[in-house]
Amino acid sequence: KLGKDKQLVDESVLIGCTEENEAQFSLDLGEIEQSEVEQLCGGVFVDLRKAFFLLRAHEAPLVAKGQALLRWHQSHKFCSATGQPTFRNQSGSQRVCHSSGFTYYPMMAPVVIVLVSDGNRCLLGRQATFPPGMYSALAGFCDMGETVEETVHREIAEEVGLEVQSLQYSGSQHWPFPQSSFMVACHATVNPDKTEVSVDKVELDDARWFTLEEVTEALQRKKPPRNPKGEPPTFWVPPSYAIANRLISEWAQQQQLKLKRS
Ligand SMILES: NC(=O)C1=CN([C@@H]2O[C@H](COP(=O)(O)OP(=O)(O)OC[C@H]3O[C@@H](n4cnc5c(N)ncnc54)[C@H](OP(=O)(O)O)[C@@H]3O)[C@@H](O)[C@H]2O)C=CC1
Ligand SMILES: [Mg+2]
Repeated sequence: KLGKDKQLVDESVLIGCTEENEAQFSLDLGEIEQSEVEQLCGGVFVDLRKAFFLLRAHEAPLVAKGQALLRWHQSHKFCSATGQPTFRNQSGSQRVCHSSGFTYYPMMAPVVIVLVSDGNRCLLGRQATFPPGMYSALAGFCDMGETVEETVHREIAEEVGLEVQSLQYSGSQHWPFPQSSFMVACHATVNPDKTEVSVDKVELDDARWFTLEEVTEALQRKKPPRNPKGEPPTFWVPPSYAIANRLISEWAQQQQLKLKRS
C-alpha cells in the first residue's frame, strides 16, 4: 500500500543487500498516521533503544544503519557553504549542492569504549541518563587529530583519574546514538597498585570496580531488571547488541580461564 506513494519510495535509502541478493531499503514514514501503519503491518512502533532488546542479532545493525542514514538526510538538506538546498543521489549515499559543487557524505563520530581491568576486577561507570542500575564500559569521543590510543589515555584519566598501562583492540560497531558514532572497543589495564578511582561528576554519576561474580550475574540478566521502589537498583549491563556487552563478556571469559588455569 505504501509502495504506491511515489514520493515516499523516492525518499527511501538503500542500506544493504541480503545473501539472496535482495536490496534492502529504509523508509521514513514521515507524516503518516502511526496507528494506521501499525494496523496494516500488525506491529507497534518502538523506541530504537528499547527495540535493541527485542531485535535478533542480524537485524539490529540493519535497523541502526537505516535510522542513522535517514536522520543524516533529514539534517543535511542544505549546503553549509551556500545555504542552498542539497540533492540526494538515487541510493541515498550522498547529497550534492549544485551551487557550490560540494558533495556531502554521511559521517560518523569516532568514539572509544574501554573496559579497564586491574587484573582481578573491571571498572564500569554510569551516566546520570542511564536506566537505574545499568553500568557500562567507559566511553568518549575522539578529539580532532587524536589517535585512538591518545583518546583512551585522555578519557580514562579525565573520567576516573587512572593511568592506562596497556591497550588491546577488541572490535568496532556503528552506534546510532546520539548521532552516528563509530565505536572502537578496547580492553585496557591499569597498575593494580594504583586503582583509586576519582570520578568526574560532570560526566559520570558513578564509576566503580566490579568483581567477576558480580559481572557474571549481571551478564545473565537478559532484560532490564524490575527495580522495586525504595530498594537499591539491581546491577545490570547493556544488552548483547551493544559492544560494551561484548567487552564485558570477553573480560569475564578471560577471568574464568585464568581461574581454571590457576
Ligand atoms: N555501543 C555501546 O556499547 C555504548 C555506546 N556508548 C556511546 O558512546 C558515546 C560516547 O560516550 P560519552 O561517555 O557520552 O562521551 P564523552 O565522554 O566524550 O562525553 C560526552 C560529551 O563529549 C562532548 N562531545 C565531544 N565530541 C562530541 C560529538 N562528536 N558528539 C557529541 N558530543 C561530543 C559533549 O560535551 P560538550 O557538549 O560539553 O562538548 C558530550 O556531552 C555516546 O554517544 C554513547 O551513546 C556508550 C556506552 C556504551
Ligand atoms: Mg564518557
